[in-house]
Parts: sequence; C-alpha cells; structure tokens
Amino acid sequence: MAAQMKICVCEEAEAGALHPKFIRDEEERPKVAYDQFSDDIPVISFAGIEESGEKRAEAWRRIVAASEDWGIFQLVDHAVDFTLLQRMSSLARDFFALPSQEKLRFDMSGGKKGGFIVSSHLQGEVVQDWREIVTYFSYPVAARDYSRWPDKPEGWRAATEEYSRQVMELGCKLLEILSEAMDLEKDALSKACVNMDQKIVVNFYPKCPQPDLTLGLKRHTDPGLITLLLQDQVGGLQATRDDGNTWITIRPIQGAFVVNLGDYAHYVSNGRFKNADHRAVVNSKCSRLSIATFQNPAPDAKVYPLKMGEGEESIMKESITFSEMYKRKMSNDLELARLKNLASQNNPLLN
Ligand SMILES: O=C(O)CCC(=O)C(=O)O
Ligand SMILES: [Fe+2]
Repeated sequence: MAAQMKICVCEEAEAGALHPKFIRDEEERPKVAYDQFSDDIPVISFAGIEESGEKRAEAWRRIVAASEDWGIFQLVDHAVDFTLLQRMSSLARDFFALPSQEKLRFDMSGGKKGGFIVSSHLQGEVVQDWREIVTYFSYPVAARDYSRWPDKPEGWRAATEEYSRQVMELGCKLLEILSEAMDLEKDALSKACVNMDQKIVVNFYPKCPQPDLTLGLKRHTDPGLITLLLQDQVGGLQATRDDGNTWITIRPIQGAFVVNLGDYAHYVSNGRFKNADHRAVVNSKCSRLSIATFQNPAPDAKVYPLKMGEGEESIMKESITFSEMYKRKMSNDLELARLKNLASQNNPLLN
C-alpha cells in the first residue's frame, strides 16, 4: 500500500526545518512578504453589471481593462451566496485537519480522476510545493465521479455541488462580458468552449517552518479560460507582470473572488487578454486555504484566436485542441524542471 507511506505536508510542518525537497533556487524564493498587501488589482462590484446605464458600463469597462492589464481582478457583490462560501471554507479546513490516513483514502496518484494530492499535480517535479490539495471534477455533470469526492466531513459533497453550480453561473456571466469585449456575440466564448468544463482545486498551505525558502505553489499561469479563486484572510497570492522581476501580494477581501484569466483566454483573444502570472507564498504563523474554480473549455475545443483585426497576425502558428495545448504546457514545464535539475547537478557551486 504505497499510498499509506506518503507523508502529508501537514506532518512535514511539525519539523523545525524544511525538508530539502521543498527548497527553491534563490531566484524563485519569495522577496515580498505574504502580508505586504498591494491594491494594484482592481476591485469591481458585480452589482453594477446587473444594473443598467452608467454603472453597468463602468463595471464592464473596468473588467475589460483589468483583463488586458494584469489578467486579474477582484469581484465583490457577486451572486454566490456568502454563507455557502463560509461553509465551503470551513468544511475544507475540517478535511485537511483529518489524520493523514483518512485523507490518503482519496489519494489521487496513478491517474485517478479527483481526490487528494500531496504537493503537486505534476509527476517528475524536482522541487515540491508546500501544499496539500483536493480536486473535484465538477462539470460536465455526466462525468462526475462521486466516489472520488471525499465523504468526510459530512456535508462537504452537497456543499461542493451547490458551490460549483453557483460559481458556474457567475463564470458564464463573465464570459458574456469578455465575448462582447471582443466584439463578438454574447455566447461566443461559451460556444467556443463546446461544453464548459469545471474543476475545483482546494489548496491548503500548512504553516511553514522556513517560508522564505519555499513556495506554496510555484509560479504559473492557469491553462483555461477563467479561474474564480476564493481565498481566506491570511494572504499569500502573488502576481507579476514583468516576468517575475517584481511581485505584488493581492490583498484578501472577505467574500470576494479573485478572477484570473488563463492561457486559453489569452490565445482566443489573440493576446489581448493577459494570462495572469501568479504563485502562492506561505508563512510561519498560520495555515492558509484557497479554493480555485477553473472554468475550462472541453478537451476537444479549438484553441485559436476567435477574431483578428485587419492586418493583425495570429499569435498562434496553428489551431490545436485544448487537450493538446494542455499536454504541451505540462511537458514544457517538466522539461524546464528537468533542465534546471541537470544544471544544478552539473554546477559544483550548488552541490
Ligand atoms: O492559493 C492561491 O492563492 C493560488 C492558487 C492557484 O493559483 C491555483 O490553484 O491555480
Ligand atoms: Fe493558479
């Protein structure tokens, strides 16, 4: 039973020092603290969207501007029920507090569709992320495998079902705005996605003995269309728009969703919408919880600009499927990690 021998990050947290497998290279380590908050990311009220006239135009304009600028904005006054957000977060915290054997009953290793993972999705990663996660494949509904949804704590399954439904609704409204911003019909993006996929990733970052040496989640862009991220009040989500030279820590706002645009949004808008470049840092004082809901196209949806202006060239050489795009992204990431590992093995100064 290999799964039973795994060590959860919560157990690693008990040690006074960080295990070397979590230690990042100097240039990857956080330089901006988890609680040194920035207000650079716009906070937009969704109430304005439902109204008519000037308020709607203003909210709409700010969403589009943020999508072009950072590829990130925070959404408040949205329709997702506040008590449901609190319930999801508290049930998720209860799950991560369970004994390791209980969590590992849902271990996702070996290609299972959903469940519990220690650290990273990617096999072959050299340095590990300081986190544990639970993943739910929630849409399309027909593809749900409830046997992979943790049955403890009681009530989490039902709360997750309702949460995924409400977030899907909100996500679809955002797609209408982004479609119209591209001068397309309201339903253009949802049609391009063929059949909207949704995946929920609940991230738990235990408190960490040496947070300056590691990352909760390494730098990345999300692959899909948009991600709606619910974070607690601790702080740790960071973004860069100068290729990792400088970072900001996004200020947590209770009940808000941080909306990140992903690679698919970047490609179909021919580069107009930014794919948010982000990561999560950890701290030594307390654990942190975030719930990321990824709204993605179907695996066979085409990835190619939906519209190009006169004389504008496509940023993509060819049209590929979303599953092919995802595969290439993952193998690029692994190749980079492998090269980095080789370089450090061949550098006597680092050994
Ligand atoms: O925990 C966070 O703030 C970031 C999570 C994230 O980026 C992800 O799950 O893709
Ligand atoms: Fe992300």
